[in-house]
Amino acid sequence: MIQTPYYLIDKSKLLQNMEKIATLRELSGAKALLALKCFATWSVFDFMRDYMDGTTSSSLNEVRLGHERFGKETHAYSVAYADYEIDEVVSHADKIIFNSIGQLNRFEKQSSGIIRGLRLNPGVSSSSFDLADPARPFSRLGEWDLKKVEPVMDLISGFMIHNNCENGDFDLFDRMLGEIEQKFGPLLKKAAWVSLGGGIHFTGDDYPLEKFAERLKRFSGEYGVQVYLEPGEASITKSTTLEVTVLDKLYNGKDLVVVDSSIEAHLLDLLIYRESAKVHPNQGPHRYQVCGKSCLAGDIFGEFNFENELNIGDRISLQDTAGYTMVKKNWFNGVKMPAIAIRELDGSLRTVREFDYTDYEQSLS
Ligand SMILES: Cc1ncc(COP(=O)(O)O)c(C=O)c1O
Ligand SMILES: NCCCCNCC[C@H](N)C(=O)O
Repeated sequence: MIQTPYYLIDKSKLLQNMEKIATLRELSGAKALLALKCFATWSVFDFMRDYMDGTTSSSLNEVRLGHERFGKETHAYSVAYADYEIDEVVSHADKIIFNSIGQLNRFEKQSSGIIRGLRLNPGVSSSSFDLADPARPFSRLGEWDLKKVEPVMDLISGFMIHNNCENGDFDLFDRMLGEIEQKFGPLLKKAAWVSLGGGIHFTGDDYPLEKFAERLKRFSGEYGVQVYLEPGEASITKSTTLEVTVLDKLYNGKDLVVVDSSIEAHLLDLLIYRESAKVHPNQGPHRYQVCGKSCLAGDIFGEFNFENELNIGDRISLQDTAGYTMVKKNWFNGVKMPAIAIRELDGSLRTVREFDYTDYEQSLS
């Protein structure tokens, strides 16, 4: 048995997402780039590579990882590049997408050897969190004024528009794309490619994949553009668990268990968005609040129902822990960093990374 805590990536579950992505690419002609900000666990890149066209990034480190570990097409994007990093970014990328006209102009010379694009902000999004809403008031994410973009069209050949967020509603996607066409149609007509970003949950169970593919194909035909998507969450959803062990039991008006992990350190995204972790099937007569072992009073994964009483040494699988989790893990409280394991298609388990004291020590100085 692998020592907990560890993240467990199940390739057979990952495969379900990969097959949907491959189908979508085939039906729509769109290309799919893995958004590394969401998931950058490169041990499964060899597996994902056959189903996706490459990666997109949000920093120098990510573009380098995409280039070196994934290969294929490598898009560079960042909210802002620094002077000292631009040459290296360009050396790793096929395309560079600038967030602003200011950055495009600033790095015009350094980026002249690769394909260039600009992020557009349509002012509409599907985000229910203002923290993750690219269209929030006074947003810094992309250019919105057609009149300012027109004069730099000779420097770029395409656009990136990321305005979806956890959007599993095709009709909403369709409506917002219509608004984008209304607003930016004249610019889209001049583009060779358009990336519609991530945030579209098209690998979800009931998502109308064929309608989505038809809409992308129609968009591509109308404007004569190669469409890209940048799925992060959709690529890895439901593929991974965080495996933990019960270390202690307490009672304080509720039955509590403390596990050998921490939501703050190992599932930080949930804490940021004030969401509960998930267990499956979450049924049974025994209800526990599952707590982390850091000193943070609110280090709580959630309250769940179990078939049997929980005892010290029992294991719990926290569900759906790939996206925005492994990339955000941290050394808060010095809590043991979860190892990373993979369940292969034949069911065998392989540990691909373990972390020890040296990793903790070396993360600071
Ligand atoms: C530009 C861009 N592309 C893609 C993504 C990936 O989004 P998701 O993981 O929701 O698919 C994000 C999320 O931040 C993004 O900002
Ligand atoms: N589950 C809580 C909301 C998570 C939102 N994720 C945001 C990431 C996203 N790609 C973005 O910031 O646009």
